[in-house]
Amino acid sequence: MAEQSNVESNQQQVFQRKKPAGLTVKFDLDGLVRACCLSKPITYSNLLKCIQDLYGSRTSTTINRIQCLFSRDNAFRLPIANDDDLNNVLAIAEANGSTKLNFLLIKKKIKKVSRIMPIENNDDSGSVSDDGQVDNGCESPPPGTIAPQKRLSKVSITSKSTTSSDGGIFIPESIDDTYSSGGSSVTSRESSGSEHNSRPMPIVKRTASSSNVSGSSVIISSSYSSQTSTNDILRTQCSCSAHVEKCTPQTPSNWKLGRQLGQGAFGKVFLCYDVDNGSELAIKQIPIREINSDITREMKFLEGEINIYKQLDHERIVRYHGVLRTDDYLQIFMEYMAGGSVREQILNYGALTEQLTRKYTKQILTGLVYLHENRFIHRDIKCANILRDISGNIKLGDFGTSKRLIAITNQNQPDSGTIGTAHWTAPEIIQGNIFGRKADVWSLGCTIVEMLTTGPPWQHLQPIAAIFHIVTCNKPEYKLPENVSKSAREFIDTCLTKDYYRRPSASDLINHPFLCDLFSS
Ligand SMILES: Nc1ncnc2c1ncn2[C@@H]1O[C@H](COP(=O)(O)OP(=O)(O)OP(=O)(O)O)[C@@H](O)[C@H]1O
Repeated sequence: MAEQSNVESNQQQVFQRKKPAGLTVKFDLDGLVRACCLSKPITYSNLLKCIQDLYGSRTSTTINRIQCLFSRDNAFRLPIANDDDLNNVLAIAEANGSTKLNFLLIKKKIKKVSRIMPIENNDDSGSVSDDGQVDNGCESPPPGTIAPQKRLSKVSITSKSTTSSDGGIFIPESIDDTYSSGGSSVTSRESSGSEHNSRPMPIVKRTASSSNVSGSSVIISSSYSSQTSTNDILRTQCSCSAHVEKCTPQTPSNWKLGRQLGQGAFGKVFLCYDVDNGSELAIKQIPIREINSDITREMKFLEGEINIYKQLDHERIVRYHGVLRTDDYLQIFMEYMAGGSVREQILNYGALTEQLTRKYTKQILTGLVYLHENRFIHRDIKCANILRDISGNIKLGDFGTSKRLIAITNQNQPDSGTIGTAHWTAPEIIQGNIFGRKADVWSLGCTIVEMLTTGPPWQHLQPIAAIFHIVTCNKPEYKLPENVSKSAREFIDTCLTKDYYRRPSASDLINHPFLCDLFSS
């Protein structure tokens, strides 16, 4: 109750600070974009009326959900179903100083998908076994069955499908430290022969054929010369192009589905047994319930991107092994992490000790430094995405896919028992003004709080209220156990520096006293 009134009084304060006369609202219904200006007071029924005026009176029967889009890449979506929801997003918009809001109008789902659209430049060479297995159309094939082989496509890493939907504009690191990430992660840097040799990044506009990874050519339209893509940097880890083929994991072509390992917001994760080489992988199956041109495009991007992520090879990164599409599923193959997630560890055994938190933090940071040096942003650091091996070490999983999966599955917040990402999101992402790697550092701070207390800052709040507080409060709210050391507190505080430019980078933090002194108190 007290929390609720706290939220309301914060909202009132924001309303008192700024009172713009009206609000420009932009709607997107299946790619048909229309806008109007709403004057105050803005109510849910006004919003619905505006939608009807713009798209016709019959829209109310076809629209299933309204989502408000936040962050520069619109990856953050809040459901709007009544006046309270609308008031919350209006409060966040005002706190951001914004007089515009973007809404996605989601149509009612089409019940049956009968056909999937083929991918261009399909390259199935050497990977699909035609053993006559037929997709039985089941939602999830029973454990122990041979996986369906009736696939429309296996995306080759030579496909053209890695273009960013926004055109892939990358901003020089030296200017503002921001650049694109998971979803459009390929960028250009000077060819150095060493993955650790960091140079200022050029502005690169990716072309449709910019990510020819397995072949010898990398085509990037750039205003700078002598530059290669991230793929090239990653390729330098292998001594020659032939070796690249060897060290890049292949999507299994003959495999059996094992037991379910877990469930996330987008689908279920199963064990996967590769019949040909006897290895075990994890497979995330994302049901495709609806197909339209946007979803098809997002799937193509995701497939291309995962084929690039496959080349990220680091002891602290869960390796992607490829992606396959069937009529009913998008299936992502990953390295199997037998220990499950740190989230499950916390749920099973309670908050972690400071010593274990320190060890995990160092390992997470090592993985982040690698990703950031290779111009990738994880975007979704939280305990649910930190996976454990059986020796008690961890790796970063699930990087780069969240934005695409949200678009593909048309979801806003997870609806299947998971706890979402709102509480871990950096303020600049919600405000939509900067999109850089230090967002991962903020999320790391939230993740450390989660490890030590079982939940992130603002854990007692609903996601929408948490977002509001992240944006409007100077400091996140959390309470650490009393015995947590000063260096740990300082480390968390530093990660949770609200000002993006004052927040340290992952590599700045690697020598922080919290991580150096294993036995500090
Ligand atoms: N590579 C893996 N190896 C072993 N288990 C895994 C692997 N990836 C996921 N899991 C298990 O499946 C569960 C669900 O994972 P998934 O990535 O779908 O969702 P999540 O990370 O929990 O939540 P969200 O969907 O919000 O990211 C995890 O909690 C974990 O137990």
